[in-house]
Amino acid sequence: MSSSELTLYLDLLSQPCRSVYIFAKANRIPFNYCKLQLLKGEHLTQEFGKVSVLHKVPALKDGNFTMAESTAMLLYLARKYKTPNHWYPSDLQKRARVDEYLAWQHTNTRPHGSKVFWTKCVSPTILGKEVPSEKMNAVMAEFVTTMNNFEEKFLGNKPFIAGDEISVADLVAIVEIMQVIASGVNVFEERPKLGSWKQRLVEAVGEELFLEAHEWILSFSKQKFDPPPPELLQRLRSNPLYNH
Ligand SMILES: N[C@@H](CCC(=O)N[C@@H](CS)C(=O)NCC(=O)O)C(=O)O
Repeated sequence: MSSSELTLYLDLLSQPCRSVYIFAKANRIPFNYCKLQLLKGEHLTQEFGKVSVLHKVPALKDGNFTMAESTAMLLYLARKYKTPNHWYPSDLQKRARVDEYLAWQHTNTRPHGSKVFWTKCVSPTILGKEVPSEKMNAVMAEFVTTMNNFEEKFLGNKPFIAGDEISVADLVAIVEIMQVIASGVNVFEERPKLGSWKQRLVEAVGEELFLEAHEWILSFSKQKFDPPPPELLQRLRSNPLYNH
């Protein structure tokens, strides 16, 4: 660990953790990296509750200041470390494009991508509960609609969401899409525009960093997992996605 004041609590299994991790690393922001393993219930301890009463990752601690919510964290880090302007552009309308995507994704890419991961990975692998095919088809249909809207409305014919350069919106989008890739769905097949955007994004942050951040999630289907501890099991079962 470095002696930085900034600590990030992350599990790279988690999409929002990866966006914060990639952003911090790509911008050479020094931070203490506190790795928590969600699947071992390490986020449910009293100690972590002092950092995040929500018991969710990512969590950020900067001196005595703590915060949750990845999209707010990205903006906090961009402002605090005065990262290059393109990440959160000062231009009114470019910034509005970033804000627009960050607002939309909470009820679109985020839940619909997560549902694919839940139905194809979490439910069968961690909870031993296969998802009925009608439910799976409905989840996939929602995700396809989300990707159609993403391509048409947010990407259009631009290199990135805000225009010519990468912004935090692109990072927030790609980490959710990669979760679906990790679920065994080839999202980029038959979506060349989306595939080219991903390629530009990988080049912008650096391939090594992108792969490092996604290594764990992309190997999910090959992993063997211990049964979740009781407290975690209870929490997973109380997730609305469980009752399918
Ligand atoms: N909206 C939050 C979502 C945070 C979140 O849902 N984190 C998940 C991992 S992706 C988590 O910590 N889940 C553990 C739990 O709820 O038990 C953000 O963007 O930071």
